[in-house]
Amino acid sequence: MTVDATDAVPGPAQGPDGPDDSFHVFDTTLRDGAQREGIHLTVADKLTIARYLDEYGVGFIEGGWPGANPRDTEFFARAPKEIDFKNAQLVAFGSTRRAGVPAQIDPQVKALLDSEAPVVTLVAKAHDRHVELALRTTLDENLAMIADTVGHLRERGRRVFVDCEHFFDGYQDNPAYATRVVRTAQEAGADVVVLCDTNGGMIPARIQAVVRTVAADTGARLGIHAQDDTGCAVANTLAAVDGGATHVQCTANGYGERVGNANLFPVVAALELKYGRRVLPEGALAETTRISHAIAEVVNLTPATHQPYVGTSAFAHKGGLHASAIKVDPDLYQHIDPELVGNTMRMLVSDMAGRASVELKGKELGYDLGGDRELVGRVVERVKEQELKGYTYEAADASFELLLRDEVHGGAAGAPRFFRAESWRTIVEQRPDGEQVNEATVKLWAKGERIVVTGEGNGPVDALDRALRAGLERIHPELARLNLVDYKVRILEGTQGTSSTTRVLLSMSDGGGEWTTVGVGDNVIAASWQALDDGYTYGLLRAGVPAHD
Ligand SMILES: CC(=O)SCCNC(=O)CCNC(=O)[C@H](O)C(C)(C)COP(=O)(O)OP(=O)(O)OC[C@H]1O[C@@H](n2cnc3c(N)ncnc32)[C@H](O)[C@@H]1OP(=O)(O)O
Ligand SMILES: CC(=O)C(=O)O
Repeated sequence: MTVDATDAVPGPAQGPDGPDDSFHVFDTTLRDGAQREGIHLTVADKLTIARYLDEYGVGFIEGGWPGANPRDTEFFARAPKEIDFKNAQLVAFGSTRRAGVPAQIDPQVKALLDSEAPVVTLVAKAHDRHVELALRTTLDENLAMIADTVGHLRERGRRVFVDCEHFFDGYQDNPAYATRVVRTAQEAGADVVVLCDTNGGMIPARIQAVVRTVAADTGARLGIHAQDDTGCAVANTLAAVDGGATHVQCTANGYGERVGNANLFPVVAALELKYGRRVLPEGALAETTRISHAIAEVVNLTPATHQPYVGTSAFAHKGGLHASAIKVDPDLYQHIDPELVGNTMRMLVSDMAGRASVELKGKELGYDLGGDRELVGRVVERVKEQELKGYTYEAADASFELLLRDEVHGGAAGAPRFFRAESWRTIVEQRPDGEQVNEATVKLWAKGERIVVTGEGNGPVDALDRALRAGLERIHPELARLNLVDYKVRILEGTQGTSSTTRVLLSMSDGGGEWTTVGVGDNVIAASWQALDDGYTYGLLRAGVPAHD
């Protein structure tokens, strides 16, 4: 469903004649995004991210601050040679000249020109207090610094955007001076004057009102740069668009200084889907989830599961009532079709599930349970009973599928399996010389054969895994492809006295996909055994091995 914002004017689509300059999507992941604590990008990382952003179709990529560090300088030297930009222009970031130093001889202004970027963003002070306290110069000299630097860059053929730092705080304290800063930048030749909520303390209504007033007072083309300190950066960015801004500065996944910046993906998705404004090339919106996750991979941060539009939970439904309506029409509990942004709907099965959740989850897994109310009811009951004991199926689809499979095959005896454990045991020996030996023995039945194997490992669970795998691999060589990729343990609060329960979630991969299983027990080894048993069973099912008992 598309909801048009009251004041928004849909812009023309980006046509075959080239990029439409009437609205700018400006990305600053490589500059402001890199200011996030914990992100450290190499030049190669920056080049990779720039390729993704260009592929996605942003109009401008702010690559960093040439001259501030060797890495950013190298990025500007390499990017034009190594990337065949299809959609984006490269932007160099820097500040206005130093107080009292002519722009012609200011080394960091020279570095901006030396970067050969066709576009330059200059950060300028717009708050009188900052001019006096941080720059330690006069209000007039600050205006001269802006005019001289913009003029100098314009004379040398650069397109210039001016980021008015602390604009909204400055406007609150001294609107006349903040407005003079905008006029000065505009008159000196800046194409866009970007109003920055640098401390991120603003809220949408204030942003919209100020942008609207400044646009009317100056006639300047305005942009918005919103930090997320109130959690309103995306809303503030859209409010600025409502107020008349036609240039939005964002970062992939909202990375940025302190808590971050306006997140590129929800901003772009809102512009396209809610405002009806085409800001990306044809087909690019459907790549949103892939691009978001790919960039997260490069910066080495796990993609946030609950991120709007692109998170794996963005279209995951847990409540039974939600599922029952979704069964009729997914629109009833979704604001958009997830495919529009390259995401997918998922059903979660838990103790909050009802029949509809189980039916839809079954369908997602390839089981048609539609007609069998009794069977579906049995699955719902079993899930609820199991979750009371500590199991969790929303995170362990593979264990849920095995439970479902058992019920489909008639319950009590369960579905045919590939092996059954007669017994297992582990020994942890602490030797006098400090060495620890972890050993496990597993006794199994598979294909009518009794198998007894031992394994040694780094810990008791590793030893158990090795023994089970060694025993099964003789019969099922397909298991050689399986790897344990994640293992999580959680101690659940005891329900009786001091007793507590251990839950293990274990993820395996066969190179083509990953699955997660759950085990619950009085201790970590018992819980791990169950998760391993389900993990290998599911792996064999995926490999298409016929089950046998
Ligand atoms: C809001 C933002 O996010 S803006 C971007 C912020 N990003 C960064 O700072 C990352 C890159 N920065 C750096 O590598 C370094 O800070 C550099 C290379 C830019 C400068 O380093 P240094 O020369 O050692 O100066 P330092 O960082 O201590 O201070 C910044 C100087 O710039 C001045 N300055 C700040 N804003 C401006 C401006 N808009 N115009 C001109 N000068 C400015 C400050 O007054 C200060 O001057 P001073 O050296 O006379 O005290
Ligand atoms: C320019 C910038 O990053 C800011 O004002 O927050």
